[in-house]
Amino acid sequence: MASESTGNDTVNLAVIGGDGIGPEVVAEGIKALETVTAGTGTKFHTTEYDLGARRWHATGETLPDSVLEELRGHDAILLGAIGDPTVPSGVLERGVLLPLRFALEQYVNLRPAKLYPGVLSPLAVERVAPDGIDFVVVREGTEGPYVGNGGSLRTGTPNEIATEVSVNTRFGVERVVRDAFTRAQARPRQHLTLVHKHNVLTHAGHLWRRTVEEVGAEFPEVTTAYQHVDAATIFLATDPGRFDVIVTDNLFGDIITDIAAAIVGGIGLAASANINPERTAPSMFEPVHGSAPDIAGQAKADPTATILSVGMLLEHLGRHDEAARVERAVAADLAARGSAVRSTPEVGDAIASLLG
Ligand SMILES: NC(=O)C1=CN([C@@H]2O[C@H](COP(=O)(O)OP(=O)(O)OC[C@H]3O[C@@H](n4cnc5c(N)ncnc54)[C@H](O)[C@@H]3O)[C@@H](O)[C@H]2O)C=CC1
Ligand SMILES: CC(C)CC(=O)C(=O)O
Ligand SMILES: [Mg+2]
Repeated sequence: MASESTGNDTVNLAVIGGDGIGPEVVAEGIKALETVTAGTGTKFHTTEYDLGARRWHATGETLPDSVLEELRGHDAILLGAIGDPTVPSGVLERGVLLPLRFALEQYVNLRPAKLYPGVLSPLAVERVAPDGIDFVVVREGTEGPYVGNGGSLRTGTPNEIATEVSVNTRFGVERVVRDAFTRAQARPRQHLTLVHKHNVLTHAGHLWRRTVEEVGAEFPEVTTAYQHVDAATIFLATDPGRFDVIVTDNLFGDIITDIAAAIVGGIGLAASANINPERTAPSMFEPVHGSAPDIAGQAKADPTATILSVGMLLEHLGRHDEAARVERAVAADLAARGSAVRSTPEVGDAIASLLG
């Protein structure tokens, strides 16, 4: 399953547009995919899955087992976003998005943060990162406080108690830490920062710290650093050049990757991959952003993050040349953007024309 696909073959891609701007940006991602792979002899066979608010309203279903099993049969998944204000908060996020990441063992949530030439950062970049901003967050994707371990006692009373327990297993922490070290070793700067809060979250934090120390012994070339997550937010805004690879848990990774997106030009540019490194199930590629209900249906969403996520998908499938072409086309479009306001399809068309 999910093996590398090159040559005259078929890649089976599951497409989940999802909610809000999800289908709008995914359409542009598919446009880029079809353009960059045209004439290569590989057919990208796409199957759309209706998951999200529409399905829930119509059937009460979130992620039926039968759909999950069908998704397992694909080489990769392209996702827009899940979550809608007409559905109680958490129903779709906990019922569709997280079960996909968990069930498909997508424990490496990879989120690059790269400032492309011509993109305006809110930071004075030449001062805070003279060599530019180029780091990657390896966010644990299957554990932490997102597993749903908790509950509410005396709900709705003045004595209500709610718990949300963060689950961190040695197995889960070690596998993502090893992945992060492997990525750091392959990068020129060979530097890894653990971000946590081990001064307060001592049980989980010490497990993460010990694991980084122990796994780090296998990677003597990689230098390591540690930041508490609150201080990490300072340095993301004042000295992002210090970061190369960041490894962190599911919640901290969620938060700091929105900051990371902001400093490299905005959430509309931030790509991500939910990777199952052992390829026992398909990996899933999606923008970092959500369904953006405030701009949904207005063709205002920037599809660049989704197109860059398609680049990550191609890279994962071993299609390095096409992945590099996608990134180059995005970089060329970003460099030429200026201040003109373009619609979602206009941005998608412009990037596709640079790929053709
Ligand atoms: N992976 C996923 O499916 C995610 C789902 N969500 C869900 O999405 C819904 C909305 O969440 P929010 O907290 O509002 O986060 P959001 O990321 O959807 O939006 C935050 C802000 O960024 C803007 N934005 C997002 N994507 C953009 C794009 N491509 N181009 C231009 N502007 C963009 C939005 O208009 C909004 O002002 C919620 O239901 C949330 O649970 C949130 C994050 C990730
Ligand atoms: C709904 C959340 C679990 C998704 C999110 O914000 C993210 O993965 O970045
Ligand atoms: Mg998020």
